[in-house]
Amino acid sequence: MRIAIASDHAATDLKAELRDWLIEEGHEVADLGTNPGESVDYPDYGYKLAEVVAEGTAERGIALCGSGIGISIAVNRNPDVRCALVSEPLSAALAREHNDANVIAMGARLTGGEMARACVTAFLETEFADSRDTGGRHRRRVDKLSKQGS
Ligand SMILES: O=C(CO)[C@H](O)[C@H](O)[C@H](O)COP(=O)(O)O
Repeated sequence: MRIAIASDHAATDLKAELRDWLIEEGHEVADLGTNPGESVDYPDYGYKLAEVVAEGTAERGIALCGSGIGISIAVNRNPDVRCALVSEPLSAALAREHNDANVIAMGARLTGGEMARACVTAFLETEFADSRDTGGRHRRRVDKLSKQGS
């Protein structure tokens, strides 16, 4: 899968860990920064990641900052992207199954590497429930999100 990953300065170590692991797993990973060494502003990286996912260059995105909160807010400013802030795999799976999330956000100061990998695995492996017999309710709700944002 084509995956974009971005972080502020608080999450460069977790970003590198997830990036290297995803490449080992056979994914195509675009690392949008930041690199270690300087304090940066999470909106700059959240907006860049959202743009890459919205235009389809990446199918999924992973957004990281200290808590995951700031960058998730930034990503969700883009109406074509649905970003879920997660800290355990069930939420990551539900974000896909019910919300068709195309980005997850996590906080490197709160979530360890092993838990972050479990979240990413659930995020990548779970399908949107639109493809099953749900009477279309999840699709209807997700479509309403797009309308409100545009
Ligand atoms: O946006 C955040 C909090 O909502 C992130 O955790 C940031 O990474 C954090 O604010 C950065 O803080 P710092 O003191 O500048 O390292």
